[in-house]
Amino acid sequence: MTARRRPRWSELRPLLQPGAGPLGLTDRRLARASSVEDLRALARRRAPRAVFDYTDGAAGRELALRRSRQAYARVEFLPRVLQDVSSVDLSTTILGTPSSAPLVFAPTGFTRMMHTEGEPAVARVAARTGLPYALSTMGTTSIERLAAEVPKGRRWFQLYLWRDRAASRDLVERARESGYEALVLTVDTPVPGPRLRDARNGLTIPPSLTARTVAEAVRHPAWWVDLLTTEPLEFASLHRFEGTVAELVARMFDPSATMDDLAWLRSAWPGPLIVKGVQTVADARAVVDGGADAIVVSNHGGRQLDRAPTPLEILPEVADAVGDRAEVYVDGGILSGSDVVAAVALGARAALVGRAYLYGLMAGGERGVQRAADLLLQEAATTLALLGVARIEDLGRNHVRLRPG
Ligand SMILES: Cc1cc2nc3c(=O)[nH]c(=O)nc-3n(C[C@H](O)[C@H](O)[C@H](O)COP(=O)(O)O)c2cc1C
Ligand SMILES: CC(C)CC(=O)C(=O)O
Repeated sequence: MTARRRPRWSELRPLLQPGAGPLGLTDRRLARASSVEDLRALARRRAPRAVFDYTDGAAGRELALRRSRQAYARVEFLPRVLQDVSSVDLSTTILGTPSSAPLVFAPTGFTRMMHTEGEPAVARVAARTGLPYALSTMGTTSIERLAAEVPKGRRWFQLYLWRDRAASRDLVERARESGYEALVLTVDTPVPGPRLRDARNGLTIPPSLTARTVAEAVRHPAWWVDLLTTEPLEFASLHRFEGTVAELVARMFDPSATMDDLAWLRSAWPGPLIVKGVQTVADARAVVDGGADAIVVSNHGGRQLDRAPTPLEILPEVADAVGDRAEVYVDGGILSGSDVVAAVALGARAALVGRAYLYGLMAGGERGVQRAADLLLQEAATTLALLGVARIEDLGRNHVRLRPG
């Protein structure tokens, strides 16, 4: 007689979360979400406040985030009619490799805190949908585990430069050995951005048990059941850390990094190198001179320097300055497929999204991320058809104009 195996906590998860089954509440709610904003509302209900605010929030007075979003509202499309849009093609190339759409899943830290399915869930959706996914240095799934769990699809690795350069070199080496296609060096985080919501909420990594978090547990049981029934958070790169996000950045990140470090990385990484967080034309020129194959015009979703330049507004200038030597991507404030179309029309080869898929993840794990991706792609296709453009590759600045700010 074989001994009866005791169920593991993780196997009990579906029973403890009745909404998560195939016919469950979560699926019906996700199906009813008709925009990323609807997913955001679901995410807000499911996640504890500190986790939702970490994701949703930005630096200082959040002016940079608000402006990044408002810039998309200033874009007016100029549709052409009678253009045969019976079939619309969103496909393009990113770094010379085919992509189903000009869209990339941006690197985000602590993704398993939003939902324990975390990075592998996002990477699976990206692979299934034919889009690249960037694992963050601050990810909560290791470089090797992600590659093993999601071997298909395009995996990029995002690097923060540690004070400990040997540790950074080790990360680059591990990404290379695990078959990551591209390296994304983020350059807008020399010191922690002032995240006021995190400070007010007393957010720590991992979330600690305090009177406040226990009270939150009662109000958001699904999230806590999830957290308690999976393995502890693991880091893509850190061994162990406990403290606030600001403490972590201050302790680990290297504020003394210079263009010499870019030169070092260029020589250490044989594949495509993307520099993320470029915010001026001068820096775009400098990093492309330094060997970047692509740049992301980004203010980190408004999470670092408040009052930073608005990515969509500087995008055309940057694309004009370096677009013939490097691919130019943009991110910050993109919440719809129509935003993606606006970004491409204004000169981006691709747009990155962060919060858009994280809202889906918080709302319903992998299925929520899939819903976010589906919404973005459907909206982009509809926008293109209504613009009278059958192929996204034919989209240009002649299809948009900017309303006065
Ligand atoms: C919760 C969260 C965590 C993030 N973590 C990282 C990170 O670890 N590395 C990085 O380069 N960017 C990080 N970012 C910035 C994103 O890569 C991206 O630039 C930003 O989310 C784009 O703005 P959007 O969220 O409005 O789409 C993070 C963003 C969010 C919302
Ligand atoms: C540790 C962080 C700075 C992660 C990040 O990039 C973010 O929260 O925006």
